[in-house]
Amino acid sequence: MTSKKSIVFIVNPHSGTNNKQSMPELIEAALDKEKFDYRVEKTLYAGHASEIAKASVDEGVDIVIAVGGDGTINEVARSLVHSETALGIIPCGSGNGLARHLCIPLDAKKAIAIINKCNIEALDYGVINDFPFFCTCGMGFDAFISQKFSTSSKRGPITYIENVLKEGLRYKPETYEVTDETGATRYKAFLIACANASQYGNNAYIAPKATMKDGLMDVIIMEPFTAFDAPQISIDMFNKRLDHNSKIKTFKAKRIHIKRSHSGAIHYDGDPIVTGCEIDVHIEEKGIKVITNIDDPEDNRQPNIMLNAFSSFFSNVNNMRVDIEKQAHKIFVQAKKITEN
Ligand SMILES: Nc1ncnc2c1ncn2[C@@H]1O[C@H](COP(=O)(O)OP(=O)(O)OP(=O)(O)O)[C@@H](O)[C@H]1O
Repeated sequence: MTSKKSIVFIVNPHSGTNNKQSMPELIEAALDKEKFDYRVEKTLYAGHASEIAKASVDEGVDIVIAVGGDGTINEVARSLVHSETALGIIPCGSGNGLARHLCIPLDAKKAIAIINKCNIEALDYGVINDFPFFCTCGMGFDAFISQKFSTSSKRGPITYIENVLKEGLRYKPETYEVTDETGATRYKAFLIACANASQYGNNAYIAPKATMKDGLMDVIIMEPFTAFDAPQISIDMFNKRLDHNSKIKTFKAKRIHIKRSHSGAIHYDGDPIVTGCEIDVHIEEKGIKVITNIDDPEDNRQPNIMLNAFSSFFSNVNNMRVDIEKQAHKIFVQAKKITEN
C-alpha cells in the first residue's frame, strides 16, 4: 500500500464574510483519511500564512491547502513556488478569483472532494517587480481600487463599490510605455492588467482567454473611454470581437516592462503596494504545483459566458465612471455657485 500524503490546512479566519469556526470539523468529516494525514493551522496575523507554508515546505509536507481568498492563496502559494509541495484551495474569500478560474467549487465540502481526488498539475504564475501573483496584477484604476479596499475596515462587494464612488473622483488616466519583445508602445490608459488567470474574482473576467498552462500572460490595456463608447464595446464583446475594439488592446507576452511618469500603486492578486516608475512583469512557466479539478478543467470554460461576464463587469466600471463624472460636475457647479455668491 502507498503511504499517506501529508496535508497542512491554513485557515485565514479574516477572509471573506463567512464564519470559519466549523472548518476543522468539516475537514475531519469530508477528507479521505485513508489517503491523507493532516493538521489545521489558523493564521494569527497578515503574513502568517506565508510563514506556515514555508515551514511546511521545509518539513517536506506534500500539500498545503489555503482556506481563504486570493490574498491567502497568494501568501501560501508564494512559499510553495518551485518546490515539491502542492497548493490546494478551499475558497473562503470575497472574490475567489483563482478558485473560480480553476473551477474549484465554492462549497467547502465539494472543494474537499476535489482535494480527495488529488489531481496535481504544474501551472504558471507571474511576478511583478519581485512580487509573485497567481491570478492578476495591474496598475491604474484597479490598483487604485485595491489600495482603497485594503484600508477599509469591512470587507465585501458593497465596501468595494462605496470606496470607488467616494475616492474615485481623484483618479486620472496615466501614460505608460509598454515594452515587449516586439518593441515599445506608449498608451494613455485607464488600467493595465496582466492576467495569469482569467478573472479578478466574482466572475469579473478581465482576460477571458487567459490560461495558466501556456507560459504566457494576457496583457489588457484599457484606454480612457466615455459613456458613448460603451455600447460598441458591448457589441464587440458579444460578437467575440473585443480584440478589435479601439479602446481595448490585448496581447500575450512572457515578459513586459512598463515605464510610467511617476511612482504609484500596483497590485498583485488585489494586494496594493506603492512602487516606482519602472515595472517588470514576467511569467514563471509551470512554477507551482496545484490540485486542480479533473472533472471540470480550466480549458472547459465557455467563451460566451465569459464574454457576457466581462461585458457586465465592463459596463459596471463604466457606470461607476459616469457616476463619478456626474458627481464631479455637481461639485464643480456647487463650488462655482459658492464662489459667485
Ligand atoms: N489573523 C489575521 N488577522 C488579520 N489579517 C489576516 C489574518 N490572517 C490573514 N490575514 C490577511 O487577510 C487578508 C485578506 O484575506 P483574503 O484575501 O484571503 O480574503 P478576501 O480579501 O476576503 O478574499 P479575496 O481576496 O478572494 O477577495 C490577507 O491579505 C491576509 O494577509
